[in-house]
Amino acid sequence: MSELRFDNRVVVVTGAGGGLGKAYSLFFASRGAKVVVNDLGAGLKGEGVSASAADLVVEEIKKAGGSAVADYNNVLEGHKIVETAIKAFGRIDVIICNAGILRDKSFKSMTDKDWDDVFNVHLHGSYAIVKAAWPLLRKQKFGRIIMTSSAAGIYGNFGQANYSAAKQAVVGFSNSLAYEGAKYNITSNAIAPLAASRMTATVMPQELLEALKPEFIAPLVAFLTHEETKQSGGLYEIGAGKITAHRWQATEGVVFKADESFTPAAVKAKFAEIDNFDSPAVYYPTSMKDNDWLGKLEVAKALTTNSKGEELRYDGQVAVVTGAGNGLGRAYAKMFAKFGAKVVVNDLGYVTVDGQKVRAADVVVADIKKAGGEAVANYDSVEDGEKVVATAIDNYGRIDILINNAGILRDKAFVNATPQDWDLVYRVHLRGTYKCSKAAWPHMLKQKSGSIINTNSSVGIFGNFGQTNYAAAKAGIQGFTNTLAIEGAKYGIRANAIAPNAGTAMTATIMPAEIVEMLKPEFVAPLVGYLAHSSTEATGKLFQVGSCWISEIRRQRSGGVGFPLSKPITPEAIASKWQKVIDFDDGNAHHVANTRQSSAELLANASSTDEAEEAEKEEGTVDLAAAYKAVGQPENFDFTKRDVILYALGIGASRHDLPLVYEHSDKFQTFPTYAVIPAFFTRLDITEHLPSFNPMMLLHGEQYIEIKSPLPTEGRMVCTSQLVDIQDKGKGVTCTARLTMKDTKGNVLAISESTSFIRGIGGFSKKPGFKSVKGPERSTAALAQNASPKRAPDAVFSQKTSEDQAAIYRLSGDYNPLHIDAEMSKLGGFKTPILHGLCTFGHAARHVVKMAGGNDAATLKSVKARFSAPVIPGETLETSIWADKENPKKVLFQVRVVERDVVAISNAAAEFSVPVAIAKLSKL
Ligand SMILES: CCCCCCC[C@@H](O)CC(=O)SCCNC(=O)CCNC(=O)[C@H](O)C(C)(C)COP(=O)(O)OP(=O)(O)OC[C@H]1O[C@@H](n2cnc3c(N)ncnc32)[C@H](O)[C@@H]1OP(=O)(O)O
Repeated sequence: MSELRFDNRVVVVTGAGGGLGKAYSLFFASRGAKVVVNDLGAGLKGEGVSASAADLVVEEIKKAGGSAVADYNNVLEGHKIVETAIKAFGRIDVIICNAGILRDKSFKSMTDKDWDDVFNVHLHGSYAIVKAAWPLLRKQKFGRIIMTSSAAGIYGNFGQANYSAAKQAVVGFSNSLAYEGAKYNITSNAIAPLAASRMTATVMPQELLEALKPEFIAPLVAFLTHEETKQSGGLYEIGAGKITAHRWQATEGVVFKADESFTPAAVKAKFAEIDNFDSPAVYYPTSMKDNDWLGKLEVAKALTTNSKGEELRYDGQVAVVTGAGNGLGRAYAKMFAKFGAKVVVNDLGYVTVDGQKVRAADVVVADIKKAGGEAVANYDSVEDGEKVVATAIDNYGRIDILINNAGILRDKAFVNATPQDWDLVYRVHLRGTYKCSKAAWPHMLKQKSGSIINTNSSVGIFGNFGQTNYAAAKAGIQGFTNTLAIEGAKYGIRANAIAPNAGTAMTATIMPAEIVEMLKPEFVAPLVGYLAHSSTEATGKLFQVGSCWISEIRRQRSGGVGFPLSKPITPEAIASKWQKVIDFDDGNAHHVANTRQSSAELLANASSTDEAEEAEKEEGTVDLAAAYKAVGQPENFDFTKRDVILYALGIGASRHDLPLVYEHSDKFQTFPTYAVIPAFFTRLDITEHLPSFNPMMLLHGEQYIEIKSPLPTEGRMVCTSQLVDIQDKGKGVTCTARLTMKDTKGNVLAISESTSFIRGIGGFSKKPGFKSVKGPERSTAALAQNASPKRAPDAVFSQKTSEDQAAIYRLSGDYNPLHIDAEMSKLGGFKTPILHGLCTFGHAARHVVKMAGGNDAATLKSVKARFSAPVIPGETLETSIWADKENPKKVLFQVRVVERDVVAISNAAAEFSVPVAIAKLSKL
């Protein structure tokens, strides 16, 4: 394929002073584009203005022979950025809305300013620039737009209610721009990148950042914005070289009879069906038209009644319904009152009754009271959420249910829509939902219960022509809901969203009366009632509801394509695999539950190879001679008393073991197995010498340490590392690295040999061209078999580990996510995170010293162990020892997991500098 070029194209990248924006700018320039590098020069929190960031990027582009100009405008003044492009280059073709800031805070502590700042940059800034450029793009009949979403928006994320909402809002905006632009060869797509940037650096562990270079994202952006690419209205998640696509997945749902028996209880009775994504009838709607609303009505008509179930009541509960003067809101308010709730009927509008202009809310309150219910009116704008909620608190002392329903429409083709149309729709729908939820939140937190139901729309899900404002606001409400569900979980607060389709004044004029009757708001209300009820568990969900039909809808992600990170990813490579990226039928598409799962799956690609590389490996690229020859440069490992104490706590020492955990103890010492730690701070890269593998498939197989001189309690060790053994075990590979630790004068303090057992990459020795080479001499004690004798042990010692053992141990230096992150451990084939092998090793060594070394660790000379089964934090480790018949200074030992009766350490031995004296101990 010929190179995808951008010659004569003018590309505007916002927030391009660093991270992703910079990577995009450099990439576009390298492909011939003229680039407007926009950056305010602001810090991560939006403070400070310095021109240098954009200038530096422009300089770099120019040095490389490219063409670029800097722009320092705030994205809210998008028209000025467009002006810069026109002034410098005479046109604008591609807009990458990338600028972003974070204001992470728990929802409880979030301020309106945190909310507004984030929206101003992410959503309103994106709007401002696209709005200014739109007439030009239409006129030239060409345009390519990229919106930057985020996994936080797709799944919700703790502490990011503002950010998740904004990041979904831009997807709704993009989806609608795709509709609007179709006729003019303007495409719009959204990407959710997982990349290391100033923003992510604050929330991501360092070791993962390497796989997340912004350079891995730029080629997708280039592909999507190339003139040959027609793809539009998509959402793509990308990170660590993996590119995946999103689509919607909906359940077949349940159709209800449109009569009095359609109640919240009837919904409850059928909820398992509504929620059933395992049914073959699950389908994949791509636009509003894919739902056969009239067909559902036909089914509904044929039904006789609904299964009733036990009535769901709301006695003693207080429900606030916004926009409840008419339509859906009124139906909800009446339903809640009918089933016992006290209702705050919010509406700022008026209706005419008997020729009199009266408050719509008053009419509904009067109706409720007439029917024997309890209600009070509130006339405030939802933007004054505090006042709306105060009405509930002042009158009834609490708020249990909040239905954010108020809304308005300002539909217009994007080219004709005014900034006021944009602003008003955003403020009523999204900011109003935020304000009311924010006001209700502290009360719900205090009560430790609450249900919030927000109103999305098919337009928010799929986008629509003439509704960019509405689509953005509605999609934003979804991102917001997702985060509320996450933040509320601990406090019994649930948050769900619905996309209702109900009869309106408009449909009444064009549909037969019978159908209008069935599209009544009263037939949306039962779902709201069910979701609001305190017995309901559902949270974080989204439903399509209308025509007496309820279906759940969620996103599904394609298996996607993983590009190897060992060489640059190109837009051409992406183009050649695009059909695979958007292939949802290859058996790999699946629902992703949360940001952790999302990033874990993307990161699993960090070690992927492509077919060409695999082919190279076929020729037997494991070069043992080269591997054994590579000796690392000496590296300094500095440690403090605090490190030594933290390690001791990690291997199960307690406050009673003062010599190990108290720096002022007379006998304060470093436990000798600490010699395993420096290896985690050296740079020996075993992956260089092995076929590619998933890091979660690497397990610690064996460990040997030899202490030449007691380790100091602080100071510096000079470490040299070397690979000493690589073996092909068929189903896996063992790889042993030796670390020699010296003091600064050159005296050897200790030697450590760690064997990794890497599952799934065996077989290299059978490949043609493979040369068997013997590794450097290994420590003989390490190679001894040390099988436990058949006889009963001479002493046994057991200790229950803490469920937090791995969480503590890792702080000594092995930050492998396998031991703490459930999603990552699943990638390694484990149900839950497992304990570090060396944590078990340290426990065992302590037990052995107690039982055989007179509790004097200074006499321990060497320890060798094989990890034969994983241990789960919280399990009991039982260490058994046997005196060795041939060597009075040696004991054999093993470690058994008591709860599961499996041997976790086998073939193990410890040697002391003095003859062992076996003590009978049973607990620590
Ligand atoms: C300083 C850097 C250090 C390295 C980084 C470490 C990072 C850490 O964060 C990672 C961890 O701590 S992981 C946790 C600790 N380890 C474990 O839980 C592994 C437990 N062991 C097992 O599951 C199996 O033994 C298992 C899966 C390992 C093997 O089981 P099987 O597949 O059933 O193998 P089997 O059929 O019994 O044997 C095949 C060949 O392999 C040899 N072998 C078996 N277990 C071994 C082990 N633990 N270590 C080394 N070699 C081992 C066998 O001898 C056999 O070889 P051969 O075919 O030549 O006879």
